[in-house]
Amino acid sequence: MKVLVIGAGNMGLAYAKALVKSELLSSDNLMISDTDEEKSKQLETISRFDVYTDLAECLPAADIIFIAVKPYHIDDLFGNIKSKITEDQLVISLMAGVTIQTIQDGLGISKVVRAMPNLPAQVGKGLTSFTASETVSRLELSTVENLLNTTGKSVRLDTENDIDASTGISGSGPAYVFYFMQSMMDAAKKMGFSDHDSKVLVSQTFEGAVELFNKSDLSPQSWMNRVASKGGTTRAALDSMDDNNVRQLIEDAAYAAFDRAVELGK
Ligand SMILES: NC(=O)C1=CN([C@@H]2O[C@H](COP(=O)(O)OP(=O)(O)OC[C@H]3O[C@@H](n4cnc5c(N)ncnc54)[C@H](OP(=O)(O)O)[C@@H]3O)[C@@H](O)[C@H]2O)C=CC1
Ligand SMILES: O=C(O)[C@@H]1CCC=N1
Repeated sequence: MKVLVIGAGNMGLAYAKALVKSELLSSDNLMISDTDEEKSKQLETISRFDVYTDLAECLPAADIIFIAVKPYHIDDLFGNIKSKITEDQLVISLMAGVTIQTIQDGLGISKVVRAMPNLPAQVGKGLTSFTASETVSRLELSTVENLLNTTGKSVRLDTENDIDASTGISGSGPAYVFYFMQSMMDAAKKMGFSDHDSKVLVSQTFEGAVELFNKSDLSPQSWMNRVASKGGTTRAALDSMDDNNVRQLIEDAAYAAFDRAVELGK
């Protein structure tokens, strides 16, 4: 099986590296393509896989094609590859919002998996949700699942609306966590901590909290209650968040991402 990754950016490279690292695919069977010549030259020197700037040279050899370009690049990309891609090739799109129908129409093919990864894929802790067109066979789906799992975990969802919803939770979600981290680090620095100490205080707090959560059946709400003593410091902080409607604002933000994913598909 030969795999081609189109787009050597954050997500394309994360996938390419994970596929090769997993040994599910030898580096001889992984091709990567990017329009940026400078980036491609750099990649050639540091990576073990074949790098192409001209898709005509690598596309015909691929059984599975990951598309990891930005949604606004698809007109150019589809225009370039529509005449070269064939019915037996399977496309896995990592693009937010872009629907299966758009990809089928744009490329004149039928076998499409629409996936929504997230950035922790770069460290093997990603979460990729996916759904497929009816033309993708069970065997192909199982191969796809194995490929996606090289970057972490995957979840198969029933509908494309579910993929848009998961974009609002797990796809964009790492940025919400970083938002929280940045705010806590800014507060720490304002309190007089050095950059280094602010980072340690915040990162170890996140890591510890996530590990506690993962190693138990308790809900985050129950863990909050374990940290907060009656009349204590944590209660003061949580009351401040509740008074400022932070819970609702976070929900609104997740819905804003969901809505934007739906909008991108139109
Ligand atoms: N980043 C994230 O956390 C997540 C991203 N995604 C999705 O992944 C996709 C990629 O995002 P991301 O990796 O962040 O984007 P990047 O901009 O980092 O990477 C995209 C790469 O594709 C290149 N490119 C553009 N057009 C072509 C083309 N026709 N052929 C080959 N390469 C091309 C770009 O080159 P150039 O820079 O020269 O334009 C760039 O290097 C997006 O659709 C996004 O929705 C999904 C979930 C999470
Ligand atoms: O912001 C975006 O559009 C992409 C999709 C999810 C994360 N990044």
